[in-house]
Amino acid sequence: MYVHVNAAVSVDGKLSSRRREQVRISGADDFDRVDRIRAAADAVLVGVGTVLADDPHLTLDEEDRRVQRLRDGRSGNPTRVVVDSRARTPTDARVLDDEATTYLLVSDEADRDRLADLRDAGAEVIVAGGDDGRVDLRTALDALEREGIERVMVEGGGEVIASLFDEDLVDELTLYVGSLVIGGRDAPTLADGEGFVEDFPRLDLVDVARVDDGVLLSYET
Ligand SMILES: NC(=O)C1=CN([C@@H]2O[C@H](COP(=O)(O)OP(=O)(O)OC[C@H]3O[C@@H](n4cnc5c(N)ncnc54)[C@H](O)[C@@H]3O)[C@@H](O)[C@H]2O)C=CC1
Ligand SMILES: Nc1nc(O)c(N)c(N[C@@H]2O[C@H](COP(=O)(O)O)[C@@H](O)[C@H]2O)n1
Repeated sequence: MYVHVNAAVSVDGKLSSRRREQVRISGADDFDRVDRIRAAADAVLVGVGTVLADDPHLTLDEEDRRVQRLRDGRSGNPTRVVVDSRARTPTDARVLDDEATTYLLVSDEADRDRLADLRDAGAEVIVAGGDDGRVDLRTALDALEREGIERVMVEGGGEVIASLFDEDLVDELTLYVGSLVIGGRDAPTLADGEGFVEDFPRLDLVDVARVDDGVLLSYET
């Protein structure tokens, strides 16, 4: 499984404000780049924190890219994946519309009735529980691979990205740094979670480019 993390942060490394509402950090050219990465992926993955905060759609913006995928014998949109230990995704979330297949990765702690409601709303459920009541991401990605998903784009948020680095599951990171300061000790950052105190994940910087009025940093691990 190839895991490509893409995110947009402010110059102080924030994914959004302390209100956890979506902030437009990048511009049109960067959103087009994000759409291209989505089009190349088999699946687009986010944490439930992102679903609850942003209600993202995670489908392709450009019709041409959808058409090209269909010509290539793929689904029009990439599969959507939500890491959601306790099945908190709302049944009317936009990721559950019928424009793409959507997997919910849940832990053993997810309520069975709630899972039945989410299946009725269109979700495919994969149980991949870790000891800590959260989703065991390695197990979950292996399960997705068995469903034919080989390339995943991760769009956030900070808790899920931190866990992926912690588990050494990230192959590539593209980070758009917008020219704004968001600030706030409680605002989400690129990698939240417990934080590292030793064995910091190290990255290889492979490219730096100016995009819109910000900078795109490309790393491999
Ligand atoms: N600027 C950007 O590029 C993006 C910004 N965001 C922002 O990020 C914020 C949401 O991020 P977070 O609150 O960090 O939520 P998140 O989207 O990372 O989801 C975290 C949740 O996932 C679940 N989870 C289950 N297993 C887990 C595991 N093994 N590791 C980590 N989480 C696990 C838990 O319920 C946890 O609370 C929002 O404010 C959103 O606007 C989100 C995506 C992109
Ligand atoms: N790449 C990027 N740049 C920004 O400036 C952003 N605010 C975000 N946010 C994330 O983009 C996703 C939106 O998805 P849909 O357009 O609804 O499909 C969502 O995950 C936001 O958190 N990303």
